[in-house]
Amino acid sequence: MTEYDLIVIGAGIAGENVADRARAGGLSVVIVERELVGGDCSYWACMPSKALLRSAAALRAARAVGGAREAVAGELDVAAVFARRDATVHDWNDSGQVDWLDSVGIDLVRGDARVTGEREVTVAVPDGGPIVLTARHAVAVCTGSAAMLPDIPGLREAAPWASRDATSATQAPARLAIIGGGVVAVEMATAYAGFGTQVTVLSRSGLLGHEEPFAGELVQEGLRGLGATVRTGVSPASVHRNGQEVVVELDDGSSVTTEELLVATGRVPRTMGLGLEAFDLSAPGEGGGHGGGWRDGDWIDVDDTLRVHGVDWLYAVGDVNHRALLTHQGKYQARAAGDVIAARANGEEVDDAPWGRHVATADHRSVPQVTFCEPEVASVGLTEKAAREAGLDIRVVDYDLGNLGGASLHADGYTGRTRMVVDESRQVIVGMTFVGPDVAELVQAATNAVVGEVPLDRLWHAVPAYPTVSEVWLRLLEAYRG
Ligand SMILES: Cc1cc2nc3c(=O)[nH]c(=O)nc-3n(C[C@H](O)[C@H](O)[C@H](O)COP(=O)(O)OP(=O)(O)OC[C@H]3O[C@@H](n4cnc5c(N)ncnc54)[C@H](O)[C@@H]3O)c2cc1C
Ligand SMILES: NC(=O)c1ccc[n+]([C@@H]2O[C@H](COP(=O)([O-])OP(=O)(O)OC[C@H]3O[C@@H](n4cnc5c(N)ncnc54)[C@H](O)[C@@H]3O)[C@@H](O)[C@H]2O)c1
Repeated sequence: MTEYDLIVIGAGIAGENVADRARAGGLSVVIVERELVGGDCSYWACMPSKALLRSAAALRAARAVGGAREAVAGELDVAAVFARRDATVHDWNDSGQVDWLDSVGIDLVRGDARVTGEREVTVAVPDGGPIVLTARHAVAVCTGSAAMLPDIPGLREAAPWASRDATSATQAPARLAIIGGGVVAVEMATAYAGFGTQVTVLSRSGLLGHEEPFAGELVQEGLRGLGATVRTGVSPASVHRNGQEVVVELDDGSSVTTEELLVATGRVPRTMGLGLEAFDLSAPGEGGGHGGGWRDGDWIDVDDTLRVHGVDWLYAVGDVNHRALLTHQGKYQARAAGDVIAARANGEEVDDAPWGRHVATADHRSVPQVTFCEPEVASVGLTEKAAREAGLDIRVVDYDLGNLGGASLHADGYTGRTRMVVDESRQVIVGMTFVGPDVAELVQAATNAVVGEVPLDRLWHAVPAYPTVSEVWLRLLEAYRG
């Protein structure tokens, strides 16, 4: 069979979910994947990175509670952590996910896909001639993103680690330097410092620049507490390998010598070579969405139904559209895209008003994110800076989590901070940030408040149970009311 209603390129979380929703809407679907079904999140990103982080975090949590602390006598078993990571990624074997595709009736073609015409995709398969697939309705590009290697003299030749190397390593190096101060940098610094590796973070600015400033400051303290060195305000000028060592020369004249060097400086889209330059993918009315026309290797702009501007049969979902490079947002987009592709194919009504079933409205202002570093950072919506830049009339309320009875029970000497950003004109929360031990699970309540635009007067009646860390909601509202 080579003709389907929908062709999906890329079987990461975005591709799998687009395929699943379109199939549930009655469409025939084929998915093309050149590596592992499940994509980055399952094998090289979210899952292995969190498996590498979790054991040391659990140990730190136990050591932070008197009574439990005394019972924890041993050190982290690093080999066991790597073994648990291997189990988490199923030893990089995707047969479970392939079985799932089979069970729901989605066909899989393994190979490298290229868009060769309108609704036509040609797949170079590893063991045979190319397969030409045609789509009756749509093609969804879900090819994700890859690590970006900055143009630093000598960097490529020094064979640095990218995030995949850090999450798939089989042992911890004695020394690890990390270029970057973003999410991957702080998570991998936390993981490897937990293994006893001598970690040096080299960041050109403060850590976690997209979060409230206090988040980066607390994480810097947290990493130092784990024995890592954090150097901010420095940029690598050049890199060279000296046998088993890598030397990073910095722009302030100093240098760092390390065993492995991790580059964690952001992502590039996997669109190079996909054949999309044959179509006009520029956003309308902007003289080209990317400043003068779409070029091979660019991110792909889409509308809120995840459809590419001006190409009515082409969708781009997940990292590749650069709206929010996160698994949960990619899956959210995929639910909207799969449903709208089916609705359009079936001639059904499209619900594309803001917050409708067929749009990814939340991508714009209510994206939650948890960074699993030491301490954890969990946030949703706008920071104070972003809200001011958006022209909102805001009021900011901060609260020290350590003052809460629930926090003092949770861990001895609990240190953490929260910020609530309120849109004064509507009396609703537009942003919330939590930093502290185990704050990850607090963010969903904030997401509900932001997306639901729950008025603060009504939120007052959402009483947090005592003694939990969630009591911070009451404290913030009390501080707001004065
Ligand atoms: C180290 C790290 C940790 C992360 N941790 C988290 C986290 O904790 N939580 C979170 O929400 N997000 C996390 N992320 C981000 C998350 O991994 C991505 O947002 C998510 O994986 C993107 O999914 P996707 O389906 O868009 O792309 P991918 O998962 O990259 O899937 C794209 C697929 O397309 C395939 N493909 C590409 N081109 C072709 C082609 N031409 N033909 C055939 N197949 C092709 C690829 O092989 C790949 O399998 C992390 C990222 C990194 C790097
Ligand atoms: N827990 C999570 O949700 C999680 C975990 C890991 C990654 N991710 C996702 O993966 C994406 C990639 O993460 P990332 O950390 O690679 O990117 P990032 O955008 O978070 O951070 C990039 C960092 O590299 C620095 N940088 C960029 N170019 C540089 C250069 N030329 N020289 C020196 N420094 C430079 C930036 O200043 C920044 O500190 C993120 O967008 C994030 O959403 C999410």
